[in-house]
Amino acid sequence: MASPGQKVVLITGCSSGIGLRMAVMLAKDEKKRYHVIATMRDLKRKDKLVEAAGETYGKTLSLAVLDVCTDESVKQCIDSIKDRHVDVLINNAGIGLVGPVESIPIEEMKKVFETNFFGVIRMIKEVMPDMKKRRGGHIIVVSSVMGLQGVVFNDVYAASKFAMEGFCECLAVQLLKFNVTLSLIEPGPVHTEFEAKMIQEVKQRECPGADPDTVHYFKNVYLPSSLDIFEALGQTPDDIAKCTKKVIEASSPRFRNLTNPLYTPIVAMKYADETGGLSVHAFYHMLFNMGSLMHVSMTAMKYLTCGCLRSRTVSPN
Ligand SMILES: NC(=O)C1=CN([C@@H]2O[C@H](COP(=O)(O)OP(=O)(O)OC[C@H]3O[C@@H](n4cnc5c(N)ncnc54)[C@H](OP(=O)(O)O)[C@@H]3O)[C@@H](O)[C@H]2O)C=CC1
Ligand SMILES: CC1=C(/C=C/C(C)=C/C=C/C(C)=C/C=O)C(C)(C)CCC1
Repeated sequence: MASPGQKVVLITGCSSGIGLRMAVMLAKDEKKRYHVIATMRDLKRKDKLVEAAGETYGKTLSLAVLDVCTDESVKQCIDSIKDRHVDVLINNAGIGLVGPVESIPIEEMKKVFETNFFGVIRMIKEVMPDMKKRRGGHIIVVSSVMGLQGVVFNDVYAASKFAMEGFCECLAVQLLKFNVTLSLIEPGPVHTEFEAKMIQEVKQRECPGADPDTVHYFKNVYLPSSLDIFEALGQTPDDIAKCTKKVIEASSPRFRNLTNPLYTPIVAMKYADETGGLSVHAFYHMLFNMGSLMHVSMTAMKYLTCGCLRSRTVSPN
């Protein structure tokens, strides 16, 4: 249970990756300012978290079951918290989906929206009314750079994050009136199980319904380029946890928080040309013309990233 003066932080999806590192970093806060309720849908997957939490487990970190796709699970978890009091809600749980649209069953696409979009809304609906009553609280949503700029063959995943961004843009304004803060964390590639699952998925996906050219572009052009991008630009889950801790501790937290300065030009490009042509053609060029020549546009990406743009991200350091 939280001690007086401690902030109660509830995080979804703590069995691996970003959620796990966020939970541990906040639980290990030197000043013991947080009591972390680290949640996961299947407690059989708790060992990595418990090991990383070390002696904070049972003190500043406790575990709870929560599946963001189930109303009862969300309600049960929040009801089990003293006075249902959550100071900081971190919506981290999420799943990816890559591949040619024509080869993915609608049911699989719905699962992505059910988790990444409705899962977050389900959490917010359960926690936000108490925050509004108390006139205080902070809701954090782990979005993605793909919530701002689509990436080829990530159509449905990007759409789920775009949807979340739109939802949050609307809600942030209302919440301001209730002294409740809403912040988006927008990482680029991060080395977690997400990446491993993506590689696995691509290898296994037979792409029924997609023509041979499309399958070739997906497997032999997109995938190697995407792996290069992960290799060259990938952050660690600790980087994202540090950025998020900074956002929680800021006196006036920003609404949007890109974690990787190397992605700032990509987002800037979108706003620099309202017709959208610049982004579409630049992505086309980077993937199909520069990809095989120089292992995608790493040089271009770095060239595009100047110091002044770096200041527009929340650096982990
Ligand atoms: N890695 C990356 O490159 C990036 C990731 N992100 C976002 O970061 C967030 C965390 O992903 P990351 O740590 O990388 O990936 P991981 O796959 O390592 O972690 C995802 C977590 O979400 C959990 N989860 C999935 N479905 C549910 C559910 N229905 N209810 C509760 N928990 C669930 C998983 O639990 P289980 O173990 O049970 O499957 C797991 O703990 C996601 O929202 C993702 O979209 C954003 C930008 C880049
Ligand atoms: C930038 C870029 C590419 C890939 C970007 C990737 C792969 C981003 C992944 C982001 C993730 C994983 C976000 C998670 O939410 C391409 C298309 C290879 C080539 C063109 C430039």
